[in-house]
Amino acid sequence: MFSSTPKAAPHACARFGQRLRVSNHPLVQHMLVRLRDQTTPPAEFRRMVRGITNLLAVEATAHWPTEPTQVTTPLAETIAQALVDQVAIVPILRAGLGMADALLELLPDAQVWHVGLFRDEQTLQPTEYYNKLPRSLACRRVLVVDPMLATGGSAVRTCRLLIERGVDPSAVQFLSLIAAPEGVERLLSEFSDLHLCIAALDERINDVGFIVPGLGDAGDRQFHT
Ligand SMILES: O=P(O)(O)OC[C@H]1O[C@H](OP(=O)(O)OP(=O)(O)O)[C@H](O)[C@@H]1O
Ligand SMILES: O=c1cc[nH]c(=O)[nH]1
Ligand SMILES: [Mg+2]
Repeated sequence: MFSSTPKAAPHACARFGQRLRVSNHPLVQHMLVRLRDQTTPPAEFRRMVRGITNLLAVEATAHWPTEPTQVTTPLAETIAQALVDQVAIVPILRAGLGMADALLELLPDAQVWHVGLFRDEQTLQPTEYYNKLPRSLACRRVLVVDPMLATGGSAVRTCRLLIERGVDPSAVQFLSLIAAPEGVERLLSEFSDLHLCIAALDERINDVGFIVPGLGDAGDRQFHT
């Protein structure tokens, strides 16, 4: 239930074709209502983050390879399909943590590589305050997660960190809940192999760097700050 040429996509984003996937799944749309609503309390907001992330993950991983694996059920031996590749989840702190929790439920063997960034409120530039990338970044599938892709500064900085350390750019998939056209353009232009999977492509960024209509501050809304 994904569209690579979303209805709301400004013309500039349509040129990214299959590299930009915007969900049109009714359950995603339904959960976005509660996610956006300013009266939704933090506990429900976090549930919506997890629910939408689960659905995005199903779509984002649909092409991942599996291999036959022997398993013994209580009744017989059989062959089942297991994922082939080692996976890393890269949450951009803080707001990416809720999405990482959801992904870990689906991919319990994944590594988690934490990157902490905050945006300067005046300049909108990201500042790195935490980096727990392990020595070896050998995973074949790397899911970077952050609910908001606004100017794209935080996303680009994180992907640069990974690629400078040797991650294959084609291994990186970025999952976000709400994106602005500016951020999509910046991220997908800078990394020509990267795939982006989002629940909604909004209209614009306002003069203080927030996505409109958006949902406000995704970190504050998850963590009640
Ligand atoms: O695309 P950009 O313009 O870089 O904006 C998006 C970033 O802003 C938010 O984080 P924030 O800096 O508010 O930190 P937080 O997660 O700790 O709230 C969001 O979670 C992204 O990381
Ligand atoms: O709208 C926005 C933009 C950046 N970060 C957020 O949390 N919300
Ligand atoms: Mg924030």
